[in-house]
Amino acid sequence: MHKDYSDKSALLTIYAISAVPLFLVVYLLFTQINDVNSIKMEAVSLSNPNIANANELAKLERSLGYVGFIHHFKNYVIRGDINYYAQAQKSFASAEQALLKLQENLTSADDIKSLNIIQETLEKYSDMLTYARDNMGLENVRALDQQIKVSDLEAEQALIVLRKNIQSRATSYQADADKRIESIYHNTLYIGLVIIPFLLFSTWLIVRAVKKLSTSTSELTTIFNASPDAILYVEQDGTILKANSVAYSIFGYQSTELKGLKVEMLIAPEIRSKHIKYRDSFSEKEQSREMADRTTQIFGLKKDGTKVELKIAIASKVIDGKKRSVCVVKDITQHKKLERKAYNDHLTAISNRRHFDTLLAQELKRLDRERNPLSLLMIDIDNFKTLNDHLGHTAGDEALVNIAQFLQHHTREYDHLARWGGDEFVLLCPNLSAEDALKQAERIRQQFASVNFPWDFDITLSIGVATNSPDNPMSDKVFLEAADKAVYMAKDAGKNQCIHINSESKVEVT
Ligand SMILES: Nc1nc2c(ncn2[C@@H]2O[C@H](COP(=O)(O)OP(=O)(O)OP(=O)(O)O)[C@@H](O)[C@H]2O)c(=O)[nH]1
Repeated sequence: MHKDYSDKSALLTIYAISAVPLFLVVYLLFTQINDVNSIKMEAVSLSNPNIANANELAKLERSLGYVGFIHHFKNYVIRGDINYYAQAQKSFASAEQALLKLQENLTSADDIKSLNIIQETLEKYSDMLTYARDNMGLENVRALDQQIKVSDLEAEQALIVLRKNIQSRATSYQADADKRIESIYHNTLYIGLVIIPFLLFSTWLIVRAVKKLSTSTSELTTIFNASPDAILYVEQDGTILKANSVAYSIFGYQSTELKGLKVEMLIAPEIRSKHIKYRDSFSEKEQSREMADRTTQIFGLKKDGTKVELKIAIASKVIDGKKRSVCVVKDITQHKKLERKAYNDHLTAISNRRHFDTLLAQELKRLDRERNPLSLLMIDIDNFKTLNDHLGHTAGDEALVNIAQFLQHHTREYDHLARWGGDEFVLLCPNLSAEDALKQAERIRQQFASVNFPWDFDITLSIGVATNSPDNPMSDKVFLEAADKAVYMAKDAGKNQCIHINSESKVEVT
């Protein structure tokens, strides 16, 4: 079975490629969702400096405020309980740590100034805590409380400024994050509403086009393989690109053997160069026609060296920027054999009367078209009956074959010789004037008389000649009757002579 040219793996590849944009869109959507998530995570993560700073500030305030350093410090002074001292120290350390972190992270002059004020106040408190520990029990509580008083109004203001700055930064970061998320949502919506339908539509178009292409490829492949004639798809230099199964069987090749072979290798060597010239000139422009001329038969060469008679039609076309030809090749060997049987005389192998009728009709048309004279020689063998009677019918047959060969030998390339019947032959001579036709007839008669045939009888020729002139044309019937009449006149006049009758029925004798 011949290969189906609709390549399924190529189709699958095209489908896969057309699905790529869809995968891309899905991937993009996932990326967008991921981006939104990471923005949201970042907004609450401690790795975000705004969050970290707000966190440290809250820690600082907690360490200082209620149940923080000031609270424990006051309780220690009032109650003298060492546990409060320890807790005050712990809170102080935590406040200092938060302060240190903030000093590391914050860079604006306003923030640094605030941090310095808080730090100074904290240091004063630290000194006062040491003072309280050292004087605990030495002074009364009221006096001690008076001693350890630290003005923290400035530090409180600094904390307010710090809180405001950090919060405003966190708010603007949040606003920025919200903006980014919003833009991602917009993009996603854009992808969803515009790109996805567009991609789906374009994918559908691609798939539809591919399906159409695959259907027409399938149809063409079916036609290619179902054709009763050989089909060869050929490159400009003659390389065969594709061939159907009939091509393999006509030329006797195995499938795949023709691909890559030069097409002229399928043409008989004697007409190969003519074929190459024809192909070169033919492929110059886009056209299609039958490759034939009136005289040349096209013979193909089979792989085993035998020849086949072919009829070839070629179409040339520029496909994908390259000059390509499609050759449709018919094996007409059998047809020609039958045609020859039907058109040839079985004994002499020259044309028979039926073929002559066709040739005469063709030449009369040409006479009308080209306006050249057409002459007809009707040749009758004299005394053939005697030969037949003395030597027998078989020898008579042989003599007829010899005479046919003699006549064939004495005709021009474009003349048509046929056996009219019995011992009569006709010779149709295109483009031959009355005068030349009579000369030609006389030449044949004389040469026939001088040939040494293998029989010992006085066999001669009587030839009736008629010429059909374009100025005064005769129908086929009248034309034949004129030649026939001329033969009878030659016979009546004593045989072995030529008589011509022209369109005006004038008789000329040689
Ligand atoms: N051997 C053979 N003889 C044939 C064939 N066809 C016709 N003839 C013979 O050809 C002869 C033709 O007859 P005629 O033309 O009257 O004989 P002829 O002797 O040539 O007479 P003229 O033409 O007047 O000279 C007959 O004897 C036929 O039998 C054939 O196919 N083979």
